[in-house]
Amino acid sequence: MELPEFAIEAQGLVKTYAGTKTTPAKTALNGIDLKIPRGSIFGLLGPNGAGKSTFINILAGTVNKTSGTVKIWDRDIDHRARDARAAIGVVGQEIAADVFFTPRESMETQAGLYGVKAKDRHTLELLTALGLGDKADAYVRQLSGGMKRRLMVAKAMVHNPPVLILDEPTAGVDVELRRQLWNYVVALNQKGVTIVLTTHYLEEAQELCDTIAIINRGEVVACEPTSQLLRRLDTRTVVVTPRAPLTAVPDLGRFEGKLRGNGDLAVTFKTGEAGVEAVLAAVREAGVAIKDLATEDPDLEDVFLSLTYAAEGVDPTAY
Ligand SMILES: Nc1ncnc2c1ncn2[C@@H]1O[C@H](COP(=O)(O)OP(=O)(O)OP(=O)(O)O)[C@@H](O)[C@H]1O
Repeated sequence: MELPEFAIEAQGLVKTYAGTKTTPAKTALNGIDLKIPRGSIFGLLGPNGAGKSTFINILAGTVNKTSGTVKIWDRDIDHRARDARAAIGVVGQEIAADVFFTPRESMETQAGLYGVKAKDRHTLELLTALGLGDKADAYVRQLSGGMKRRLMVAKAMVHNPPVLILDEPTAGVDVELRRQLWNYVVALNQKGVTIVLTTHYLEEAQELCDTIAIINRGEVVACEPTSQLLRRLDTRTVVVTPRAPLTAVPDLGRFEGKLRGNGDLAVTFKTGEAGVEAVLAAVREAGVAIKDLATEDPDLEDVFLSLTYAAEGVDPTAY
């Protein structure tokens, strides 16, 4: 069987939530085009309210799109809804656990819902992979929040889908458990499962995801390999603390300086075009006596801010 090039393809995807008597209609997705390569760990980033959950809920089938097309594993969600849904496992944002079941029962029920035959079920294997093997027969209400979340991941995998979608999976999960969860996700990916996740932990996205899309106000503002996204900001910033407070930004010739709130002078330059030495020379030449200095490298947070604010026409350094 030929495998699709893209695990998920969305084209011109629009979602407008209907208004009520007191609230106006809200366009949460405003024409999203996204191609998620098969085999990737794909990060969906964006500020609160950007539309990430709406996108995921459309894939999961819990929200109806307004227009546009979506294919999951090459199956159109309008024309082959059942097949499309069979290709994904979705772990939602809310902890949804049935407190009257044990994890084993909960998994078996889920497998039943997906029509997985008894001989094809791997309940204990999945629970063990998520560190819940010894809790298989405990009541779900006795599990910690982190355990419940891992149970949700195990449940999402009962039908062995080729695509696993995680909406803010580590919100409220402590560092140790987060690591465990990611180890499992990476291991799944190495077995060929495409992973799509939304996260607010930008560092985590940077570390885990090979491709990142940034959504802001229902639009994709960037979608590229993580390394390329980081290269977009091939900049460094030299932060100079002057001996005497500056009242205005000095003329630094080809460099542009900005005054920070604490009186430091920050000079950002392209690493391909200049070096720290050249910046310092310009600062000295401008008559600024240097008391202290530091350098800052950009991280995804900077890329994220500059792209999302650029889309709004706001200078990110103004914040
Ligand atoms: N059922 C709904 N009815 C009306 N508006 C909604 C509904 N669900 C979401 N919205 C609005 O749509 C926009 C996008 O919401 P969405 O939850 O998709 O964003 P998000 O990027 O997932 O945010 P978060 O990171 O906070 O989860 C927001 O303005 C939100 O208020």
